[in-house]
This record gives sequence, C-alpha cells and structure tokens, in this order.
Amino acid sequence: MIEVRNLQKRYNGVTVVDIPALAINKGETIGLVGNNGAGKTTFFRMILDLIRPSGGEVLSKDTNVRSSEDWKQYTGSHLDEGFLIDYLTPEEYFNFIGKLNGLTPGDVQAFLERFQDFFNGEILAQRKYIRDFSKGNQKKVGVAAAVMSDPELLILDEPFANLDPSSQIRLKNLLKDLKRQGITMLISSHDLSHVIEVCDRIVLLEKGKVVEDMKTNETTLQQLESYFTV
Ligand SMILES: Nc1ncnc2c1ncn2[C@@H]1O[C@H](COP(=O)(O)OP(=O)(O)OP(=O)(O)O)[C@@H](O)[C@H]1O
Repeated sequence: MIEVRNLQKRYNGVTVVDIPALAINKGETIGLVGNNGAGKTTFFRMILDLIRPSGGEVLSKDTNVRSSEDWKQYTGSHLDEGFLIDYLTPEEYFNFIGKLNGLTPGDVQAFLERFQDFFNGEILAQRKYIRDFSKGNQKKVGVAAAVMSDPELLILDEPFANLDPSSQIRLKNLLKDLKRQGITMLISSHDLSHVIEVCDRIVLLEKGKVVEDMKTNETTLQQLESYFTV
C-alpha cells in the first residue's frame, strides 16, 4: 500500500530521515517507535505530502503522493492539533469534516455514537471551542475526525499521548476494531506496550534510520525495552 524509496529529509545539512526502502502492506498495522527527534513525525509528514523530501519518494498505491491527490480519498490522519480548526466546536468540526466526506448530519451523529465511551462525556455538547479543550480531549477530536472518512489507511502520530489511562485503553480497543476491519495503520508512540498490543509490526527509527523492523510477538516488548534501556 505504501512504498518508500530512498526517502531522505535534511534540515540545514543534517539528515533527519534516511529510509532506503520500506514497504507497508495492505492491512498491516505498523507501530513506529524511536526516541525524541528520531524522525517519526517528519516521516509521517512526507507520507502525507505536508513537507517535501530532500530526496526519494513515497508511493501510495503505486503513485507518488507528490504527483497526485488520489491518496487523500482513502487516507485518514491526525498528527497534531494543527489538523483541527480550533475556532469551531467539536460538533461544528465533525459536521464540517463529515460534509467534506459526503456525510449528512445524521450520518455524523450515528458515526459519533461509536465514540461515546472514548469521548467520556467530555467532547460533545460542551459549548466550547476546540482551542479551549485540554490537549487530550483535542487529541480525541482529531482521532475521531481521522476515522470519519472510513479510511483504508490511517496515520496517527502519538495518539496515546495526553490521554488518561481509561482513554488509552478505549483507544486501544478502537484501534483493534479498526484493525479487524482490515484498515492499514501507521501509528507512532512512545508507549511501547500499547503500540505492541495494537500493531503486528514494529519499525524502530534511530536518527532517521530504520534500525529494527520486526513482527510483534511475545518477546517484542522485552527486545524494545532492552534497546531503550540506557
Ligand atoms: N522544520 C524543521 N527545521 C529544522 N529541523 C527540523 C524541522 N522539523 C524537524 N526537524 C528536526 O528533525 C528531527 C526529527 O524530528 P521529528 O519531529 O520528526 O522527530 P520525532 O521522532 O517525531 O520526535 P518526537 O518523539 O520528539 O516527537 C529533529 O532533530 C527535529 O529537530
């Protein structure tokens, strides 16, 4: 579904992403892990054509993401609060995104029913603009909106960050449901156990390079913990 070829990003002469080859197959759930500054967000930004690679390319369904917008039809993503429209209420934002995806207000309402637990009564009917929500609740809005288009490919940058423990567990269940539906997912996280639980493959980035690419099994957490132990 996604093929990365000789992908590089340099800032001021420093290479922050350098991935000669990486293939993500349809239906795979990939956890992207790595220390601060490893290049995870930069990599996602190039997949989503938000920044231009210094070299190489990202193909989505065999087409360079820079040369066609077709991938936008089947890709849902949430990287940060910059993806939100912060002067709208969550309802206004969901209806706006719904409209872009051809959903009626009734469809949007039905879709949001699925997120009742995850929202924990703190997102809808709050009479507040998105900018006035906590970071964790803004994340919930972004994750729900990313899923609204019923995407084939879902890209989430640190979806567990800023969520309380109950919300993290609900998010894991939500992502596992999406995985069962066959959605291809690319999820970055600093929470090793969550990402291992949800994903069937882990890619470890260090200084922009892929240093491990492994299928998850019962020893993966131990392997990653020993890698990250200083
Ligand atoms: N616009 C920019 N200009 C200069 N350097 C940048 C820019 N964007 C990212 N970088 C650098 O690229 C490197 C990778 O950053 P990136 O945000 O992709 O890492 P990350 O793995 O997502 O980190 P974190 O886990 O802290 O979110 C960092 O050294 C960062 O400072």
